[in-house]
Amino acid sequence: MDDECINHNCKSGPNRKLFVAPKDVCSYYAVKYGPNRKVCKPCLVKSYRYFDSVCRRFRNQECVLDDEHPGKRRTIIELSDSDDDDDAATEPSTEDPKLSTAVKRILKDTVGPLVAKQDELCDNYLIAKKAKLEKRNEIVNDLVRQAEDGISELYKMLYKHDGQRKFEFDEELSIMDEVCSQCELWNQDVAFITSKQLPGFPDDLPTRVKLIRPSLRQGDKVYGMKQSLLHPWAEATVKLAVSETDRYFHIVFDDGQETVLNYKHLAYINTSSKAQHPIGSRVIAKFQDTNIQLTDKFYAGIIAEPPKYLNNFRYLIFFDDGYTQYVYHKNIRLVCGQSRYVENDVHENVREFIRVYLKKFPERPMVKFSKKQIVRAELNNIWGSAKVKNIDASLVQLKFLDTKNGHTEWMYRGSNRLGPIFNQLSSSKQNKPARGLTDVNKLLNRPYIELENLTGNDKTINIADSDNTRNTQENSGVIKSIEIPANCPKPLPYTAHQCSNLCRISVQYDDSQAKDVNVLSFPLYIGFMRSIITDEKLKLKKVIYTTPCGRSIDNEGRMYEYLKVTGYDTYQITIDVFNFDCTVDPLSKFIVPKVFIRIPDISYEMEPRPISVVNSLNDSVPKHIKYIKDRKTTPGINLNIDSKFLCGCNCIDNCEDKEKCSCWQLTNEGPKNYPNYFKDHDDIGYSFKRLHKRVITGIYECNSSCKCDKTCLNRVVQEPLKTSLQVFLTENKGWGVRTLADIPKGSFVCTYLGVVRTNDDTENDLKNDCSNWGEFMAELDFIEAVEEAKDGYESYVVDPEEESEHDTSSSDYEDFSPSSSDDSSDDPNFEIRSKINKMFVSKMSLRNLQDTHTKIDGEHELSKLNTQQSDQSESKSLRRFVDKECEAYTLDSKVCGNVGRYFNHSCDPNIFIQNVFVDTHDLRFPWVAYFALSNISAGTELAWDYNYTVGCVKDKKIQCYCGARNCKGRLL
Ligand SMILES: C[S@@+](CC[C@H](N)C(=O)[O-])C[C@H]1O[C@@H](n2cnc3c(N)ncnc32)[C@H](O)[C@@H]1O
Repeated sequence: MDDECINHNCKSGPNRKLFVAPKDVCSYYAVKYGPNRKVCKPCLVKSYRYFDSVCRRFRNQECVLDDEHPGKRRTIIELSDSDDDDDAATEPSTEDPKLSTAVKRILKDTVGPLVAKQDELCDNYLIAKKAKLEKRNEIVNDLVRQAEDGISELYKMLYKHDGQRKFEFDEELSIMDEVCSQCELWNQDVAFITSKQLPGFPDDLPTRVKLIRPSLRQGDKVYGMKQSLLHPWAEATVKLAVSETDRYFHIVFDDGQETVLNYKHLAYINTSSKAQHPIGSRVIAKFQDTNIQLTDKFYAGIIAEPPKYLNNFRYLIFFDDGYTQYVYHKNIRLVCGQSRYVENDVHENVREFIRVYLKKFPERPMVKFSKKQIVRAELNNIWGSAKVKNIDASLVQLKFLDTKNGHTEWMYRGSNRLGPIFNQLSSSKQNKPARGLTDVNKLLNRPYIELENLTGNDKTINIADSDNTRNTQENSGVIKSIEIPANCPKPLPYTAHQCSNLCRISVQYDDSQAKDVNVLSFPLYIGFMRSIITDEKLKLKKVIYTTPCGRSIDNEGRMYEYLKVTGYDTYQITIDVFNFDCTVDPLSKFIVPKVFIRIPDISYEMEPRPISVVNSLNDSVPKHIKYIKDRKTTPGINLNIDSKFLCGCNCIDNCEDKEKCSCWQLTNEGPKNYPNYFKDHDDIGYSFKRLHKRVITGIYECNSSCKCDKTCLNRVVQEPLKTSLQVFLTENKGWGVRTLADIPKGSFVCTYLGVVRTNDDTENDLKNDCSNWGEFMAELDFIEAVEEAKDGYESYVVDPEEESEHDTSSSDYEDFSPSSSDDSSDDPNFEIRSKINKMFVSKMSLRNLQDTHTKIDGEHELSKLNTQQSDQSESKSLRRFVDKECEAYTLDSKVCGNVGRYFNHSCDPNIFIQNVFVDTHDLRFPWVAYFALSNISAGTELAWDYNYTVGCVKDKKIQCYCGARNCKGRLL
């Protein structure tokens, strides 16, 4: 081969002279470099001409990528700098380091801008190329679809005449043994023939009649779950029923161990039932190990397929431990009770799979195999090749070829451990049509997917269109990917230019029209494009936005600059409607198709976007409350929101420079006194309108007395609601709130609103009626929490020095004079703080929460919005800003409130609360705002950590049903 030209398409003929091919020429012809590689003169010249043209384009700031490169299908030209050069890294450098630094600097100054430019040009080139390919792909898919339709038409015509074949799928006939008046028929199409005449029908298999679960009585023998759902169940005897509802039983295992079990964890000892077990029945069944020996032990599972001729009259069982097997009736025992949705009873590892299976049943996608075929399959989290050894109805026996001992296993043909199923599911999630593929595989005799309908015949499907949806919990719905209308503007192809307001497409963004869509999708409606690309070098996926003028932007900083120079920010297209995390999908929308109750908007249009209420469990509705948009006060509460008493900034740069904005500085100031909590001062507070870490000392937003714009970077919780929320009835926590769209980490969700009341006032009420109080009370204990962070929870001690210092500056805000205090002349925020000190003078008692709980007669608990671990910091006390006698307050949302009152508790929360000062700097009256702790997918319930101390309220216990892995079991 080495006496041939490296260009496979070389036309020079056999007698041409060959030269040694340099590395770059090999790369041009996509050939691996070697010292004996040869190239002929015309091909050598051709490659150098190409390199010349690349250099010229590079100098002229034109894109170096084009279609001329012969290896374009396999290689990408990389513009790498010397730092990236692997060879350079391995060879010892003989260069003078000073010279090399100088050269690097010169290169950076001269070539650097050209490289940056190329970066952008190449990005645009590739994005445009990708769009073109996608378009072509669509055309091909359309053609395939048309061809498929044509072929099926032809088939219909062909068979119409000879009557050999019908294309309508007939319903499967149910085969009944006898006519039974009290039978509940499973199917309307019933053929009364004697199935027992069919070959192989087992004598002990009962008929399909209504299943009855007899009540358990004292002395009954049962099987009980001894350890967990994944362990075998053991024989036991019922001692007595411990609840009137006959759901909990005291049992004694045969080895003498006693326990109380729910009837969902008990199974009847014998198979005397006259009925077959229907699909979805909760059972325990004998499990056969791979050596085909009965273990004689019963494991928990569900019935996935009824016994029928085609499966040799066995039941298909999905076991909780993930195995699937066929089991005869005699080796199955019915569990004594089960939930309405049996997936709630199974082990969490198989819950989602079973939920989807039962929901779609009788339709189920399965891979069609023939013996000896090779298929990709997963074993212990590794995908490898497996060979089909046997097929048994809905099961396939696979031998994993990459394992040492040739691991062999029976697997359900619809398992997502099988490559074809897994691929289909992933492509349907990404909304990519997988159409055509199944048919091609069929033609090539590869494994392909068929949709089996247990009430009819099999038919080939593509499950890609069976939804572009993801399924979530049972009491919920599906996630759809919304489509951006085709007439929305698209980015222009990039040409070199300086961005200005001319780049802005004149789109009038109207919030009222967009109230049903995720804010993150706004940019896509007005000419931005969001793509996810893989950075080949970093092996990372990243998000790139293409702006309407064709520029590619891959981070928040550059996008912020772009919005500023183009003026988009003044049209409410602010930085927080962009997100650069590829796990967040701006187009996801959660939909609940079937509900008993749907209220379109619990806020009665008081919020800018509707907050619907749905109930998929029963027909109850939430108790009526007065929906409010601002917190309310009761008489006697001295909440002063007059802007005259606020300090504002004078910024004209959107409060970008945190050092210069006096509001940012207020936020920054607090943490300086708590070095143990805040190590990195630059990281405090909002970053591009998102909050990644709670600031316990509070955030001070720009306010009505500031000179900055309403869209400035320091205004977040005061902006209108931007999240799409829904109130829904949970299984056992009452009403809760879910998000209908993906929420990126750090985003503001909403505030918590209610009536501001004094704790004394609350206590008085409780004396008259203590039922359910505390459920909707949040304590405004900002000062207490900050102090707690410093002092330790129980240690309320006011430093006498601080007290006396404070005495001189308290009392009446009308006395306010910036120069009247003596200890702060070099404190830049002194003026602001003094103003706060003096403004709020009502009586505030800084008592600790523990006292509050015991005092309120043990019947309720106040939410601790700010509880933190104690810390022995030597920092200055916030107490000096308020009168030590002043009152403590709660936000009561029992009769008046907003959506924030419905958030439930979770031991593994996905939102957190933050105190924010907006309309007052009075430390007693912060706004309470919820922020996302992580990226949250559409359809997920939003829950925060109430942080109650379990057992702190006498005689009051609340079980926690948050369902988190780390759930502490009790809320209170
Ligand atoms: C602020 S309310 C939340 C909304 C409430 N679920 C409703 O139906 O209106 C707090 C109450 O919800 C219930 N709750 C919240 N989280 C819970 C959890 N993880 N487990 C059980 N109950 C919970 C408790 O009754 C608690 O007192």
